[in-house]
Amino acid sequence: MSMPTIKHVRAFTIRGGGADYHDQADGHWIDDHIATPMSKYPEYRQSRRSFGLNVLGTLVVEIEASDGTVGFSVTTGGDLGCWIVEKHLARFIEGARVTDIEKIWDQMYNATLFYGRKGIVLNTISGVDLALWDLLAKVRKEPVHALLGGPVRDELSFYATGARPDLAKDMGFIGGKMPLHHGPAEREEGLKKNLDMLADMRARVGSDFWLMLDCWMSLDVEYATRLATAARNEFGLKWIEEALSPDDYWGYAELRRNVPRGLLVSTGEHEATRWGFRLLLEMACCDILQPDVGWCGGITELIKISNLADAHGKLVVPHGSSVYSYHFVITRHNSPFAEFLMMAPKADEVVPMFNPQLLDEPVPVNGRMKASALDAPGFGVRLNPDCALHRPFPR
Ligand SMILES: C[C@H](O)[C@H](O)[C@@H](O)[C@@H](O)C(=O)O
Ligand SMILES: [Mg+2]
Repeated sequence: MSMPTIKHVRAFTIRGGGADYHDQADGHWIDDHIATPMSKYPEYRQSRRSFGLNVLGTLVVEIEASDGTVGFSVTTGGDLGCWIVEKHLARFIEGARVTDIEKIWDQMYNATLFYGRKGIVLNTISGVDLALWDLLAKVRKEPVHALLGGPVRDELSFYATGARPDLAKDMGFIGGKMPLHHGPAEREEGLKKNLDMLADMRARVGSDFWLMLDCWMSLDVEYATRLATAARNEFGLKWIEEALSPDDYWGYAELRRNVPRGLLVSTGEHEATRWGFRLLLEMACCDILQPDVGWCGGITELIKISNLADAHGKLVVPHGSSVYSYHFVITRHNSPFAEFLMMAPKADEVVPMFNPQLLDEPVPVNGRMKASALDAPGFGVRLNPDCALHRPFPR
């Protein structure tokens, strides 16, 4: 069977939620006084949108093959991502075979090294890569997980990220990860509020349910050490997540040496490529790596990251990213569970993560998802035709 070639790649933006899931209306838990590296500025403390967390918007990459098959993906990237696809990366994609995934990745990465390496360029490369895997799987009429070696378990289990771990427990999730609300600039009073939140939630969920804190790059080593020690010793915290800047590998290594035995340190959602994760591994920065498959380099790079982590005996629990991570997690022994981001404004019901952009997006039921829910070709989702696509750089 001669493999189809790629005729067109097109890049679009969509505004409002979806893959840019921080782009929500007022009153959503995900934008309610969450600690960030900008919290030192009182004017940027209440809302992450106030300092621009939602500036990018969703990037939609659509790739059409010579046999008419179309693969697509959504990730965080907006107009910037569209520019990179249409003005730069398209030359490596159009005309290639649908099986040329490794070669296309290598050309995209090396051709953008002079201005890429991480951030928006790797988000964009990830978006192209996810669309290529969607396309190839659709051409072969298989789910992506079948191209990755197939499921190693019958179902996925999930922890929930959101403001209400107590409700997540009732919904059958294996744990609840809460956002941290107060950073070092709010001093002892803020630290007490952080711990009071944990105390209240521990009282609600009992002693066995996993509780985690997501610090979203907001802390320093001294504050993170104090928070982690009290949270672990008094409230049985399971892991402290992304406490420091992604660039502070030295700080993570020190934090991991400082925290009580038994408390896990996690990070990685804003890290990219096998080289970034090699640094986290070889500098002993964390126990759990959390690459976002829409930001770290796509499936092609996540395979390399995961294999490296496996050799180091470390877990890879990808950050959010809906079906794009589920198809990977179910095929990997060192990815024993997945994250589900509670995108309902009060974190009180299960709604699709990339709502409203994807149709047929599977969601956990009682905190679980059967492998069979992922058996449609590709990543098994469709773009919602009600979401207006805008192509800022048409060719
Ligand atoms: C809840 C966190 O503040 C972020 O909004 C979340 O996207 C990410 O850090 C996560 O781990 O889900
Ligand atoms: Mg996180």
